[in-house]
Amino acid sequence: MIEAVGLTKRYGSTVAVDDLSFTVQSGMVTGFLGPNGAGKSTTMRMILGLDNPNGGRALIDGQPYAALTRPLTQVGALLDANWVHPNRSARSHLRFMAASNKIPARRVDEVLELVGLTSVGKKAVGKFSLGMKQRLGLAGALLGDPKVLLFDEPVNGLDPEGIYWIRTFMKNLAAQGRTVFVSSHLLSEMALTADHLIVIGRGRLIADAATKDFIAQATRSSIRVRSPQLADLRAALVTANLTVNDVDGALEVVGAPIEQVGDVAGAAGITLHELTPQVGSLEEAFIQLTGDAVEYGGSRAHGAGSAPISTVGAAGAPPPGFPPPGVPAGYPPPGPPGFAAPAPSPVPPREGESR
Ligand SMILES: Nc1ncnc2c1ncn2[C@@H]1O[C@H](COP(=O)(O)OP(=O)(O)OP(=O)(O)O)[C@@H](O)[C@H]1O
Repeated sequence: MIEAVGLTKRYGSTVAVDDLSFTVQSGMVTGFLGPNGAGKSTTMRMILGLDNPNGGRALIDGQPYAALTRPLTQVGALLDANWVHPNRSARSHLRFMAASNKIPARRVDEVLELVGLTSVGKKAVGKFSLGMKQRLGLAGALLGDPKVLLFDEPVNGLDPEGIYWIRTFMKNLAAQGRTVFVSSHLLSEMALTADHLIVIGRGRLIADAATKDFIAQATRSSIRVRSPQLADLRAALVTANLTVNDVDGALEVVGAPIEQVGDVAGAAGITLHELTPQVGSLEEAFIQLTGDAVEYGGSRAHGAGSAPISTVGAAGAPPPGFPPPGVPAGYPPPGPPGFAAPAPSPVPPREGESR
């Protein structure tokens, strides 16, 4: 389980995370959503002890990250697939990580097998595709067989096969009873993957709900019905006091259960060619609920909702050099969370950050 309690992080005058509280439960995939700059990465970094909060706390199974003695055995994370030296082989990268947490070297081969990288274990990571690097990042996250897993944009830039593979992988991890917390901008993908959603905007909690409830509450559901006797059907539905709209040669019935629509048609002896529930998409729900929390907005071309997209100004653009464009000098730092690296912090402080 992951708990954030009143978590707050300021960068100068920018409040990146603002009194944020939520709980991420085990046994399900929890999606972490928010517009650009909402504070998702900062929150994940605080959970993983890579950033210090200005207020509140983040706990992993009841403990702050800093208190974990062998962190990789309790929490695995994939924040940036490029956190690996390109000249190292996948196996030597994982062996280093394993040794830093007193994890037996044989586990390296197990996780390489799990993510399908056994055949390229000796290959330099610099020659890996993005999809392979993501798999290697997952292997690193799983090294210590942790109960809690955090993934920041794990499917970014992947092809459909890679996305499908990671989705299945995350669902399996959750089905094993683990806590899986994953951020993504791919909303259609999140709708398929996440059982539950934590949605934030401008560092604040917007929603903490089951995915289906989040969509149902923020979008309009209706019934689409088609018939060769459309005029008669419309008349019967209106007589039954239902709200009916004409849409592309079909009727849209709003605010009625599907059974009622079918019953009305049946009672009037009307043949139906289609009777389909229409539910909103996660994308519609997301835009509806986060519209005012968008950091840098354009004009609202999508037509959902009526509130204009507000801006909060240039709130400290991400500093140059992060994530590191190339590979940092020296190895292991920077490295994935969990390294017992000799550096004071696994990741250099970001510009404007107070520690
Ligand atoms: N080191 C930093 N220095 C100054 N401002 C920062 C720093 N890190 C983050 N910020 C600011 O904090 C806010 C939250 O950023 P964060 O990267 O956590 O958001 P995010 O939700 O992960 O965004 P995205 O979806 O674009 O990755 C933004 O306004 C960002 O510009």
